[in-house]
Formats: sequence, C-alpha cells, structure tokens
Amino acid sequence: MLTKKIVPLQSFLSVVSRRAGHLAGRHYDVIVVGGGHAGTEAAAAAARVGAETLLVTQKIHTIGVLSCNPSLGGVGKGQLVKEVDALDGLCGRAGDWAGIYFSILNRRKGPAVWGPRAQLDRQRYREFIQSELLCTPRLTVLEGAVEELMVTDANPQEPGRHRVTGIRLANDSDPILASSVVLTTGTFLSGSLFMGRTTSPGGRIGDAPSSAGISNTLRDRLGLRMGRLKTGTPPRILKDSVDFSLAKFQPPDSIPSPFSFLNTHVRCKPEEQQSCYLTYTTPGVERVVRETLHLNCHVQQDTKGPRYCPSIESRVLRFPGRSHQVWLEPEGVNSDLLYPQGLTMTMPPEMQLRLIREIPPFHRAEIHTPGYGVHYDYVCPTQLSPALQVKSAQGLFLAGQINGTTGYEEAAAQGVWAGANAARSALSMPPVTLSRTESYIGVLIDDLVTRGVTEPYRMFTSRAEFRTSLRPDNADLRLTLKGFEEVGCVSSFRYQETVRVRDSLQEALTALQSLTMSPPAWRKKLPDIRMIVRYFVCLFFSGMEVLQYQDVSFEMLESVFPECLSPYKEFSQRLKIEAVYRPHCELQKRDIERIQREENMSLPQDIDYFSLPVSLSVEVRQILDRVRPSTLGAATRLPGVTPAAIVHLLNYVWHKGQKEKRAHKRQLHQKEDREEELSARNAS
Ligand SMILES: Cc1cc2nc3c(=O)[nH]c(=O)nc-3n(C[C@H](O)[C@H](O)[C@H](O)COP(=O)(O)OP(=O)(O)OC[C@H]3O[C@@H](n4cnc5c(N)ncnc54)[C@H](O)[C@@H]3O)c2cc1C
Repeated sequence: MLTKKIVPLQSFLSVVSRRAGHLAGRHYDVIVVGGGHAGTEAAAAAARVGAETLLVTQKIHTIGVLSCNPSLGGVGKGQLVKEVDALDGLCGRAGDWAGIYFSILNRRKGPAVWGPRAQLDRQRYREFIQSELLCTPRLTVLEGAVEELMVTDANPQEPGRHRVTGIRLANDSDPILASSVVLTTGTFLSGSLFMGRTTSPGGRIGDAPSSAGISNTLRDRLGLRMGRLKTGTPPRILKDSVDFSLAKFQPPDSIPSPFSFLNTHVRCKPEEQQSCYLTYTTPGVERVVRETLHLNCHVQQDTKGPRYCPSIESRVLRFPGRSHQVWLEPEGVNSDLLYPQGLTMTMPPEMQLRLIREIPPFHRAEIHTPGYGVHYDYVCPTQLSPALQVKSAQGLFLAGQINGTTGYEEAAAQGVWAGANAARSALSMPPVTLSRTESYIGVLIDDLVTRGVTEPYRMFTSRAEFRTSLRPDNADLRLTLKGFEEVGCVSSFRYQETVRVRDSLQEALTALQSLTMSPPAWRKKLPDIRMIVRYFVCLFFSGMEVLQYQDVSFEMLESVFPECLSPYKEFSQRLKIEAVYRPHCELQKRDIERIQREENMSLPQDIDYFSLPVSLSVEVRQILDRVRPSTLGAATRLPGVTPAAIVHLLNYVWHKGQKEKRAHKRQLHQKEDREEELSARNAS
C-alpha cells in the first residue's frame, strides 16, 4: 500500500501564520496569491526552484479544495496530470492518495489518447495537498485576503511598462514585497453567485469574492484587457435517498493505474474501490427546464460558460428532445453525498428538486446542497508571455482560471509553469518555455497566449497535433529531465529515477532490436501470431517489429527469450506502447527536424493562402495571409501558426518547388533539343 504520513490540518495551522503583521515589509522572492489548484502547484514549484515563497490564501482550510467534481484527469486532462507529476508537481501523487475509483477513459482508442481518471475522496485530497505544502522547504503559508497589488515604474532595462513589487492585504497598511507575484485567484475576481433569480457576491459557495482592488489594478493601473466568463456546479444529493437499482453500474478498472511516475500502485485497494453508476434524463427534465427559464438568471446571461461541461439547462436547450447522460459519482469514502455529473443547474432550489425527481434513480432523492453558477472576471491571456508573465508588467505572473481556463488540471499545469518561471525571474534566471511538440502543457500555454479564449478553455487530445508522441506513459521522459536540468523544479531523487527508467528502456529497446529472425523462425517461436510478411520489404524481423503486432505482448517475447528480456519485465507495457508508436513518432521527429533544417526556405510572396490545397485551419490561413512571412522560419514564429500547419506548408512549398524545378529542367532539355535540331539542320 502507498504509505504517507499525512500531517493533519491542526499541526498545519500551528506553523502557518494567520496574522500578517509580522510579515509586513518583508521581502520574498515569490508571492503566490490563492491556494487553489494553480496556486498550490505554483507555490510548491517556486519553492522547489529555490525561491523563498509566500502563499497567501483567503482560508487555509480550503487549500486543495475541489470546488466542483471530486475527480481528477480524463481525456486530455489525464495527460496534464501526468505532465505536472513529471515536473514534480503535487496533483498526481494527491490523486493516487485520494482516488477511490480509477478508470482509463478512451480505452478503445490507442494508448496515446487514453485518459487516466480517478474519482477522489475530497477530504483525502485536501489533506494530502496541505500536508505536502507544509513539508515544502522555503514555503510559508499565510491566511489572508489580498486587497491590492503594489505597482511601481518599470525597470527600464527590461521590457514592460510597470513593475509589480508586492501585495497589500485587507486591513493591513504595510505591503509585503516580492520580486515576483503569481496571481491565481480562480473564479474569485469580481465573482458573483447565481441561483434562480438570486445573485450574491462570492467566489464559490461559502467564500467571499476577491476584493475589487485586484481587478481594478489589473484593468485600470496595468491596462489589461479583461472579460467575464461563467461556470456552475450541480446539486449534491443524499446517497441514501437514491435508488441505485434503477441506474447502470459502471465498474472501475480492476487494477487502478497510478497517476504518478513515482508510484507503482495507488492507496485504495482494487477491491475497495467505490461504485459509479450511469443514468439518463427523461422528457420531464426538459419540461422543468423550460418552465423555469424565466426564474433562471444564470442561463439568461450572455456570458460564456464551459461548452464541454454545460449546465443541464444549456444541454436541453441546445439538444431538445434528447436524453442526456447523468453519472452518479461518490464524493468520498465516508461521505453521505453523491455528485450527479451532468446535472449542473442554477434554477431555484425547489425547482432543482423537481427536476432531479424526474430522473428514475432520483424519484425520492433529497438535495443536500443546491447547484449554483458563478460569474467571474478573467484576464485575456494573449497579454501573457509563454512563461505566463504579463508582458506589460514586470514581476507579475498569472495562472489558472484567471487566464480563462476551466478545470483543476488546466489550473495545476499553468501553476507549475508560472511558479517555476516566477522563481527563475526572482532569482535572475532566464525564462523557460515548453513547446507544443514536447508537452500538453506547451499546447495549453501556446493556445492561451497566442489565440486567447472566447469561452472557458479546457484541454482535449485533439488540441495536440503531436499527440502520438505526447503520451501519458512517456511524460516523465519528455519533462522530468528538462525539469531538473533546465528548469530546476524537479528533485534529484525523481531525476535519478527517471534516468534509471530512460537507460533501462533504451537497453530494452536495443535488446529487442537485436533479436532478429526470419518470419518462419518467428512463427516457429510464436505459432499463434499472424504475421503479414512482405518479403520484398524485409527478410528479417526484429523483436521490436514483432512487438508492434496487436496480438503480441512483451510477456510473449519474454517467455521466448527470458535471458535477454526478463530484466525489463517492469517496463512491459511501456515497451509495447513504444514499439507501436515508434515508427509514427520517428516520422513526426523527422518532420520537426526538417522544419528546423528548412528555416530559411523562401515562401512565395504571391501565394494564395486561402486556396492552398493543404490541411490548414481558416485561422492559420488568415494569419499567414495577413503577415505573409518571407521564410518558413518566420512562419514558425507567428503566434497561432501550429507546427502541424508548418509541416503542411513545408510539404506544399517543397513539392511545388520540386515540380517547378522538374518543369524548368524539362524546358531546358526541350530548348537544348531544339537548338541541337536547329544546328543539325543548319549543318545539313
Ligand atoms: C461553481 C464552480 C463550478 C465549477 N465547475 C467546473 C466544471 O464543471 N468543470 C471544470 O473543469 N471545472 C469547474 N470548476 C472550476 C474548477 O474548480 C477550477 O477550474 C479550478 O479550481 C481553478 O483553479 P484555480 O487555482 O485557478 O482557482 P480556484 O481553485 O478557484 O482557487 C482560487 C483560490 O484563490 C483564493 N483567493 C481568491 N482571491 C484571493 C485573494 N484576494 N486573496 C487571497 N486568496 C484569494 C481562493 O480562496 C481560492 O483558494 C468550477 C468551479 C466552481 C467554483
């Protein structure tokens, strides 16, 4: 069993400060504002990089709270959790500690797009995060509400018009100073809560919004463009009042897969996993939604909500006449509550009860806490650099929902990166960036800072052009080494472990490559596999090529060559995935190298980007048409032009160039032929 000594909140409270007085005038390398998913990762990452860090949050006991669904990961989001873990972040290990139901989503598709997901015990998750922060050297936690950011003139030696130098807390006249400030205030900036026709100020139920001072400083003093978004949460239902026999049982994975590369198993035993169920809405649900629309301010507002996690009201209005899925998910091992995923709603509480009772398992259900919506300010993220620093304000970094994203995983991913960069900036180290070709975090940040958002942004695998290389299984190889060697946010323990894994995998791949035999010899060894052999292509197959076959497992090869392959048993699944994806990834790698090689390739100035017969999005065509880059290298540096688009452009221009060269050669030959003919005729 996964063992960890959880430091209880009581001892946490005894070492953190609830009074800011003695910190006034003190200077930190980094101050992080907000103890949500972005803030906790940012504070821990900044401290790991070596910065003296202060985390200020409204209520210490809400550090690590899961505001909405107690779950982590999923399709696209699971990749982010693995990457945060690879950078030594907290959420993956917290998920392994708190998970009570594990499943890999998207299993029918290839492992590159599998989505590791877990239902969590809220209490355990919070305890783990609080305990980790307590044990993080160089990190101080302070309970308090930040009222204002301290702003001075910019340092003329650096880009930017202003410099943020610290924070001021509510009811405190003296500021606390810092070289870098990371704002991670989530849904709290000018937050208002909606339920029925009632509106009240709040960042989430039970929590006051962030003071208007921060929004005002961002908008008026720093001149940042801001917008407004909304989200919502479903009512929590008393578990005892639900008839589970009317819903379909959804079994968890028989063997839970840990999120963290440091864990070989999770805390919850496979047989102790909780149950999830699936049910569907009925026409009665649509009727109640329609009848209560006039009582529902949140739905009537034009503010954009999360398209891929919509309220039941939006689902019914967008897709009338359909029945919609509702997942019945546990809130914790000892919790009496059930989370009905898919039933986010903001109508008056009595109508919420009417609505849920239209769904068979909830015929007699009781609501413990009604659902509600929240509207909040966000900062248009195109004003940030790829290090998540505000371009116009030295020392100010933003991460999480404040940048227009939604979800714990998106927040955590930005948190690690903003925290690490804030620390590096404070310690006079250059910023570090992640590209779209090396991580989902790179894709997320690139999308935010180059395209911005018009609705709450969430991660999907389809956003990552190089998703076959950016797999959940290899996040450690992609990021841990960089995290240690270039960023400084990874412990040497994790680094050493990843080096061991990398070297062992490399040895195993070499061993597999060295096992070469003719197809008949392989058939003799593995009589059950169906090998399609194109003799004109190859007369010998390596173990690596054989492992690419769907019905061949590493264990099968190991049973045939135990002396050669047994040492690598622990990596059997990783080796299988590597074998399957390697040819494709090598092609992609070659594409990326080609782009680097062809940096100076000229792009014709008369090119009509709108009619190019290649796969480019309208958005990319518009950017290329507007800027008309002169070389491929210039095109790669255009915000919003993805590496995949560059590959298509490169192929098009290259093939066109080849065609023109051939045509030119043909013309030359024809000309030479004609001249020869002419001189022959003249001679005769
Ligand atoms: C009602 C609701 C519904 C949601 N629904 C979904 C959903 O359906 N799907 C989904 O993916 N995500 C949903 N989320 C979003 C998810 O909770 C967030 O995306 C995630 O928590 C964002 O993390 P964060 O760290 O940016 O902010 P948060 O987790 O919101 O944390 C912000 C932190 O900052 C602190 N803080 C704020 N202002 C100050 C200040 N001035 N001084 C000090 N501390 C401050 C707060 O106390 C809080 O601890 C929902 C959130 C809410 C509130």
